[in-house]
Amino acid sequence: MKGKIIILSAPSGTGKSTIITSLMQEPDLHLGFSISATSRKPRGAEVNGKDYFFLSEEEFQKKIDGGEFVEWEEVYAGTRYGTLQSEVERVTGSGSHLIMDVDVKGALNIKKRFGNDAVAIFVMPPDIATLEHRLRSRGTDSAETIERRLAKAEFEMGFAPQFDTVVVNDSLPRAVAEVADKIRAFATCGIEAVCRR
Ligand SMILES: Nc1ncnc2c1ncn2[C@@H]1O[C@H](COP(=O)(O)OP(=O)(O)OP(=O)(O)O)[C@@H](O)[C@H]1O
Ligand SMILES: Nc1nc2c(ncn2[C@@H]2O[C@H](COP(=O)(O)O)[C@@H](O)[C@H]2O)c(=O)[nH]1
Repeated sequence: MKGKIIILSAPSGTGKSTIITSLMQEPDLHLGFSISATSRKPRGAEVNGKDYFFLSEEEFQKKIDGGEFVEWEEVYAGTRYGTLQSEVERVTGSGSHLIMDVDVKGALNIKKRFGNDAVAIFVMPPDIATLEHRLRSRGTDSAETIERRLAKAEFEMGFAPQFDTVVVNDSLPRAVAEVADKIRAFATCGIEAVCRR
């Protein structure tokens, strides 16, 4: 494997996707996004094959049975998400670093599997009220979905100490700069350089 693995995890609505979109504009980071598979329906302007591979439950199960996932989780009841081996190979094989947006359990499983070739970054919301405001302002989810995601946030935040490092997404430009610095340190000097920061 040539490229390394950058894992971003956070409660829903914290800003992972927004941060990743900004990071992808920085060519010196040499990032390629791992497009996950999911059994949920597209949301807002999401595009199949760009944001996710949107699969039916049957198609998702077929990929599990065929051993095509590096990891997968039922993140919310009835909705599964997974990282495809083909995505890991596509990006890391090209020499780019693979950046992925996965839930806390998926993040720790990837970390266990790839060890010091992977850095696990937990993105922390400033507080729950801000998180709720972000989820509601995004305008892509039903009230019920937002409640379900908020209800899980504190549980997910409890995993933060198990990550290599934590970044608070209060100001977006500051958080993007901080994550970018950590990726540069990891890519150049390895995991020790990130854990000490
Ligand atoms: N620092 C910030 N300040 C204010 N708004 C922000 C900030 N970061 C992200 N947002 C906004 O918060 C909303 C949620 O962000 P985003 O969709 O990136 O979250 P996410 O963590 O990827 O969520 P999910 O896990 O549900 O995909 C978006 O509307 C985004 O524009
Ligand atoms: N374990 C995995 N979790 C994943 C993957 N792709 C996304 N996710 C996580 O799911 C939730 C919800 O995402 P949303 O797009 O429906 O808001 C979020 O925590 C993502 O990080 C994956 O491949 N594996």
